[in-house]
Amino acid sequence: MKVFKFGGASVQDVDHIKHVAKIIEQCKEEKLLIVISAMGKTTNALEKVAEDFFNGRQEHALRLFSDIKKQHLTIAKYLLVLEFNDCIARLSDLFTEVEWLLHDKPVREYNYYYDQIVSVGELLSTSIVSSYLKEVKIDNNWIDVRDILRTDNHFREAIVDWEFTTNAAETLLLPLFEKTNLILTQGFIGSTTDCESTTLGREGSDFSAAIFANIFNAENLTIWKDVEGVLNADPRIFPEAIYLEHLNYAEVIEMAYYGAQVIHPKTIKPLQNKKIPLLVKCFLDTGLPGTRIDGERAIALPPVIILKNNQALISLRTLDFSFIEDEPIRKLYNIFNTLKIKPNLIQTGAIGLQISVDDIPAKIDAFGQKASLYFDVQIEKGLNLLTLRHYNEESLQKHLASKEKVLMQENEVTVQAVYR
Ligand SMILES: Nc1ncnc2c1ncn2[C@@H]1O[C@H](COP(=O)(O)OP(=O)(O)O)[C@@H](O)[C@H]1O
Ligand SMILES: N[C@@H](CC(=O)OP(=O)(O)O)C(=O)O
Repeated sequence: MKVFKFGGASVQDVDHIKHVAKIIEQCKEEKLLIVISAMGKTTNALEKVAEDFFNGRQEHALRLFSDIKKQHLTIAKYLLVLEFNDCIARLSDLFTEVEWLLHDKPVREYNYYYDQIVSVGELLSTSIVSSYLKEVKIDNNWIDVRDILRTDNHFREAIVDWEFTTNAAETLLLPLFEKTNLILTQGFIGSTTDCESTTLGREGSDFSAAIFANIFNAENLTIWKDVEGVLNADPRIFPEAIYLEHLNYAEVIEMAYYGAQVIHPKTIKPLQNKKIPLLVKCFLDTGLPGTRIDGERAIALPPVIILKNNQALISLRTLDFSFIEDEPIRKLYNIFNTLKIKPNLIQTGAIGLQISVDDIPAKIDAFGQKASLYFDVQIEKGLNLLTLRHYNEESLQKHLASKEKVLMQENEVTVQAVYR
């Protein structure tokens, strides 16, 4: 069995969905589990609906949601004839669920509402793709992943309950493969024991696909992208980026951890644990070999460049001049854990330390308040964090020499610099 994952970019409009169907058609003799994300930028649009709803702008939230409805209905109209009515019935049920919620007043925390609203994106996209596959006579079974993928109730960053999910996948999904070769389901979303929708963190569909690949010991997982494969940098920022034919799991997990947006950081572990190869293939040209990621040693790599903008540099100094040892570090990590802040770079000194983190204003404000009980806190915003792996003199010169650096760290393989 194989697992395919199509991201939002691959199902963004009518033509792209037709193209997805062509790719699936070529593989329809094999058992395939297909994981799909919300169309194009739907998740961003749904985030705005959630924000408006929670902040009391109900009318505006409903208007924005109505635009999302229209986009999906238009795509369904262009794609479907015979399957149109069934599909519209399913979409309408999903729309109604969200609209009911939007007519209420928020009484729970923001992250709960975020997940109830944002999760509909994947349910809508998979409903349309499933109907279109049926329309072109590709038999498939649409599954609501919330019946299978169980999580805790950490809304927006839910943690997967592997035991429940494995059991549900084996008992509910596997038997379906006796009737059809294709099962189609949603990435990114899951549900709690109380049947509340959850999400796994932005861009989490890659992780969903890896979870199923792990559970079913898949032959491989293919993530279809709008690029040739994995490149040594984001081609939108570095147009001279080079295509990489092969990478090992360790390299990709490092790249993703440092912020390369090509694969979700949690994707690799479930694959590495079962030695399942990950193929990143070009959606637009299926003849291209793509990038293979596995446990084999990688050949020498060119410098890999990862740029993260919008960094806040937090400088802390103990109030009583005590050393940065057990107690202050423990306090600091407690605050990080409570606020779910992930430090991107830390440098310690005798009585102070500097930390570069993603600038999410609500989190930074809360951090400042909590940390100022123990530390003198200074925060500088609007910075960039550049990571260079497998660096050489030329890449250091090219990417960092002219930058106004405020913090820099270096080891044999990696250089990281925060600059203005
Ligand atoms: N190292 C990299 N290699 C390839 N693509 C990258 C890399 N870093 C960032 N990207 C960007 O990731 C984009 C694909 O990701 P995304 O738009 O999230 O796709 P999807 O919606 O399919 O998940 C590419 O178009 C490319 O610009
Ligand atoms: N739709 C979700 C999940 C996801 O993984 O999307 P994509 O595969 O398009 O990155 C998001 O945008 O975060």
